[in-house]
Amino acid sequence: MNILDKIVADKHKEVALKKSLIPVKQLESSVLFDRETNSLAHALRNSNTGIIAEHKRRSPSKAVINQKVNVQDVAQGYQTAGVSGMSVLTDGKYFGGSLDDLLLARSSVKLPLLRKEFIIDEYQLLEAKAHGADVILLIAAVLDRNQIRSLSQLAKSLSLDVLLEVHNKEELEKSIMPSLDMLGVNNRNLKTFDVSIETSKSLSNQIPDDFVKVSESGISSIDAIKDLKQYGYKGFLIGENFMKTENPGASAIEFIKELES
Ligand SMILES: O=C(O)c1ccccc1NCC(=O)[C@H](O)[C@H](O)COP(=O)(O)O
Repeated sequence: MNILDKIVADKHKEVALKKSLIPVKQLESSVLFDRETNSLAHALRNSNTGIIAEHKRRSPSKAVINQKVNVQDVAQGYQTAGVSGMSVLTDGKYFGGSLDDLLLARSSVKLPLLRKEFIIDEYQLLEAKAHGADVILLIAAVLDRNQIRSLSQLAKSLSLDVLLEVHNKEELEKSIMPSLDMLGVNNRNLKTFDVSIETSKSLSNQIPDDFVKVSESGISSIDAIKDLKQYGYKGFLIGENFMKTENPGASAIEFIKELES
């Protein structure tokens, strides 16, 4: 059993419990449910830097990253830095996040917000919409093609962008379909937790041009981004590199300034 299998086994229990406590009607009556969303894919296509900065308190690979910062300060700092979007981890058990983090980020910035979650059920898409998300993540390693199709089609009907994440060629081949907006290659090996941008580079020419290419995890240098851009990547998901500092927003400002210079 790898870490994703464990997370997903827990997620099934968590979603069943939430469904029994918070009915769909309650999510649909949220004031944010009918909000006009802000496309991350569009923002990335029109950006020179393409940074998606993440709020991440802890992780299975690193334990504690930053428990001190306030999500609203982080969101405002990232917006000031000029990121294209923000990713908010909402898993509690493994990442220390919550839907409240998403709501607080939404209340602070206009940026496209990605609900970074292990999505296995349509209910989680309704939660995402009700808490102010613009984008959802689908992870090919934990979903079959039919699930990817039905979840991504529901997301599109809710005006949510879809970022589909893969780790290898097999996951990519089973997932390609028109209801996806962005294809993300995760550079983290979930068995060893090693990160290598070579994963993104090696899969790049197999991603059709219709999708915005996003490289995820283990990105900490300007050189890595310049390198990945040569392979057609337009989006760069960065968590730990900003969150491990005292002031993630200020770190993002410095990083983007250097990237633009
Ligand atoms: O980060 C982990 O340890 C992890 C472990 C198991 C499943 C997912 C995991 N991370 C989620 C992410 O995709 C990253 O938070 C995101 O790509 C940012 O990565 P990084 O810049 O390396 O913090």
